[in-house]
Amino acid sequence: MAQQVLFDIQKSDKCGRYATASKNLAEGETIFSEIPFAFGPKTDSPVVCLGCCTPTDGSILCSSCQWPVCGPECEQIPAHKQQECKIFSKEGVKFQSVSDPTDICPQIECITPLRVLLTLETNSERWNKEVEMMESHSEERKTKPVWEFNQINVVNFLRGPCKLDRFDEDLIHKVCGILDVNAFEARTQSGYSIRCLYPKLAILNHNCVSNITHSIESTGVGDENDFRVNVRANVAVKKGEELCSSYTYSLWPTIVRREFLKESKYFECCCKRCTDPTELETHMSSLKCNKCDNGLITSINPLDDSAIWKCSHCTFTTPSEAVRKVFAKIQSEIDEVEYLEGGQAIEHREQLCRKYKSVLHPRNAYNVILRVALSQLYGKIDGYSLEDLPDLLLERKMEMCKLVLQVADVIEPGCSRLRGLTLYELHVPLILLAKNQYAAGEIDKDGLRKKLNEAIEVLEKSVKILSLEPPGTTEGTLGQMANQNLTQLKENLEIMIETADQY
Ligand SMILES: C[S@@+](CC[C@H](N)C(=O)[O-])C[C@H]1O[C@@H](n2cnc3c(N)ncnc32)[C@H](O)[C@@H]1O
Repeated sequence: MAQQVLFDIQKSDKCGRYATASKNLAEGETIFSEIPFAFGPKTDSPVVCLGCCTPTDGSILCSSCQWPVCGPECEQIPAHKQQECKIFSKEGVKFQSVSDPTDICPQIECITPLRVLLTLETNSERWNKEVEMMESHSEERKTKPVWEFNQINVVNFLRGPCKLDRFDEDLIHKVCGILDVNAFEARTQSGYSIRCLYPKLAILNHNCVSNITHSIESTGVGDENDFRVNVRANVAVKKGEELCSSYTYSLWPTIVRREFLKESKYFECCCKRCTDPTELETHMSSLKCNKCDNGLITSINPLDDSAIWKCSHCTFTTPSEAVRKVFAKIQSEIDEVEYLEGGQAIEHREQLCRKYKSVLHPRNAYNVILRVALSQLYGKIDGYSLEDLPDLLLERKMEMCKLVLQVADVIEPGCSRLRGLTLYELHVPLILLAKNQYAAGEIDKDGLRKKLNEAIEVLEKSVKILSLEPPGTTEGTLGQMANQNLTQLKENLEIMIETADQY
């Protein structure tokens, strides 16, 4: 059955094509779903299997084309077998072994553009209707190092050794641009990151507070539904309102988001969140002033990257460059703790929270990033399992979830994954603290019932959001588990209260 189209395509001189809702959309309503025009390794990729895109050391090669794969099964994956494998085999273009396979491998750079070009030929109707007009920013890119990089690694390689001179240079550069400007990141079943080109999803312009969520599901077998994307409304959207996605990490502060958008998507974001020095009262960019009491340092004009930052209470000012350096330093310290395991994953993040307590507003972006991670780690790590957590740490987990939700309600409102996951994390300490408070005689059975009902309400909200996620994804699986927890909690509520004295 043909899909109902729930958006209209509009055009503006400033932003090109954009999408508006063609009817009132309810929170959580599916807007459309589509399969990628092409998918494959991201730019700057290390050596990966050309079947499943998992990083490999390049020692196992496809028996037909002699390019890296994981083994015979991956050779057969259509994205590889029916595309670059045919070209490389026909022209005898072999993969050159590399000394460090974890390093960026320029030979992989041509794969995804080549898949787009080959799909252009096998599905010219879709190319003409949906892809050909996509934004590539070729003119701006001509002046950047990326142009020369692509000239060598993609254009010359495809037109030379691969003998694909039926694709002219401009077209190949345009395809590279279309991918860089429009492709979305997806995860393979083994968790590796790839890029997918979704022509409908890419019509949506960017806003730092998006009103849609997209979920991508991998079947893992390379069939025609692999990496299908589902796009739904996060919040209720009125007919005629613009539908916007977010091209950046929504938890970054304004100066970092705008720089990323300018560098990689070639536009200056002027959305409401970027325009407001307080980031819609979240204070995700705000710093504490150490020269006075209670002063907050914010940019005097966030749309001007070089504008000074000024204290709200005293005369202190600092250049934007200094703030950028502080943010970059904190980000690099967060990156360092990213891969820690066990108790260290919690302890090092807590150290960072303490280190920057006097510098960052409590809801500054980096505090929120640390708290999102901590709210999910407490209760799941040896030494910090739920049974091990004293009330003090249960309360900390609860407070962190509440802080993240306060921010998420503004920057990722409605049924966003961030809200769904954080509400799930919140219900756990709510239940455990209620039980402990009853055991300590701080609340009676009515108080216990009230608190457990609050936890049920929180879990219900989480289930409502996470059940919108495709079943094969991590969030979808969590949604199913949350739903089972909810059913059990509701069924056992009265027994839990009756037997509370035995805890
Ligand atoms: C994924 S495309 C979006 C669709 C695009 N407008 C088109 O006509 O194909 C991304 C490009 O759209 C433009 N764009 C998207 N969001 C924008 C925004 N908030 N302000 C200005 N330009 C924007 C930029 O040129 C950006 O590189």
